[in-house]
Amino acid sequence: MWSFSHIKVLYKPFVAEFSTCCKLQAMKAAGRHLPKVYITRRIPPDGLNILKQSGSCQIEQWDSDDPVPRSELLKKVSGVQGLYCLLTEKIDKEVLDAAGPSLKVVSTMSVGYDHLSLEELKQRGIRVGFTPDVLTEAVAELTVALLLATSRRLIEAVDEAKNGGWGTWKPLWMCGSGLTGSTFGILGLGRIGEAIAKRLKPFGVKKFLYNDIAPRDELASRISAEFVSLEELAKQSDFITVCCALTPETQEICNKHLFSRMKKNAIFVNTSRGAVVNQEDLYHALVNGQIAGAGLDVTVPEPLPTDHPLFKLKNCVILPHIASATVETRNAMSALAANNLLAGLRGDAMPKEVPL
Ligand SMILES: O=CC(=O)O
Repeated sequence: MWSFSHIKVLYKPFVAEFSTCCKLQAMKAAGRHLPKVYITRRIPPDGLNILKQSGSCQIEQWDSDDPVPRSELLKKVSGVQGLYCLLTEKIDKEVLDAAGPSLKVVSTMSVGYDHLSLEELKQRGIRVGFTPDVLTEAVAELTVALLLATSRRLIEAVDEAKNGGWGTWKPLWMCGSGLTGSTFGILGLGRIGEAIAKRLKPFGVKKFLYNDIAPRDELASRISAEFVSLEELAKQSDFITVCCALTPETQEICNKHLFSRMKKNAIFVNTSRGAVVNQEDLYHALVNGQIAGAGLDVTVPEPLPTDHPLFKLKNCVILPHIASATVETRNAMSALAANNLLAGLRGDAMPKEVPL
């Protein structure tokens, strides 16, 4: 016998679908009153197609691989309801004032949202979408690649091979350090840290340590990682990878204090945000042999000027912020950002929303 609650459960998806359809139809019926959306860059096709095919917004786009000039952004955001942006755009009071009260949703095609003034967004009741999870595997993969490139001195070795430095086979030449039997430290344990640890376990890492604001027992138990203080992380780890978000608390958390406590053979890798590192302190630690090497996918500023002292060091491998750069991942990020934006415009729950 069907009860009312059975029927409610059975019809729930149809009711939700129907209500979304009605909202879309209402938007379409409004014709030229469709909400305006500004996209700050050329984006992967999946995201753009979702927005176009929704038929529920008017799109204007900065159709270039280079960032939109600030003055153009300030002009174009005026009167929009939705802003689809990247990590290169600082969305602060100035931009939000320029947008005006129409702005309802900001959707960033990035997992990091340190470029958004959350306090300003919250005060104005603007909802914020971001793109976690879909890039976890790509970032973990690149982190491992950068770690190995740094620890096994791959860039230096390729240069030597190309440039005549490759003489005979020498027992003491181009030696790095191996992962087998090592202690591996994760600064900021989350989805990405876990994915890195899972990839590194088969390399024979003996022990995983982590430091975070507080222990994350459930996550840590999945990779058998032990919570330690930052001091202990520095002292015990042969490798340290930074996976924390950039916040006022983590700004320059990797500084001379930390580097001076690290092992001389330690390798330091950062694929989170450049500003978690004091680069001058890192430079001195690398030059003075306080640590053995550093692999950076992120720097301050970006791009790092080609004459920056860090580029002169053989024991520093610098990548141009490409951790999530696989075709599939960038498409997935663009699609998630598009779906966040559309959901926000409809007033529905976003697939991935930053809690404000
Ligand atoms: O750095 C990349 C991102 O935040 O997605």
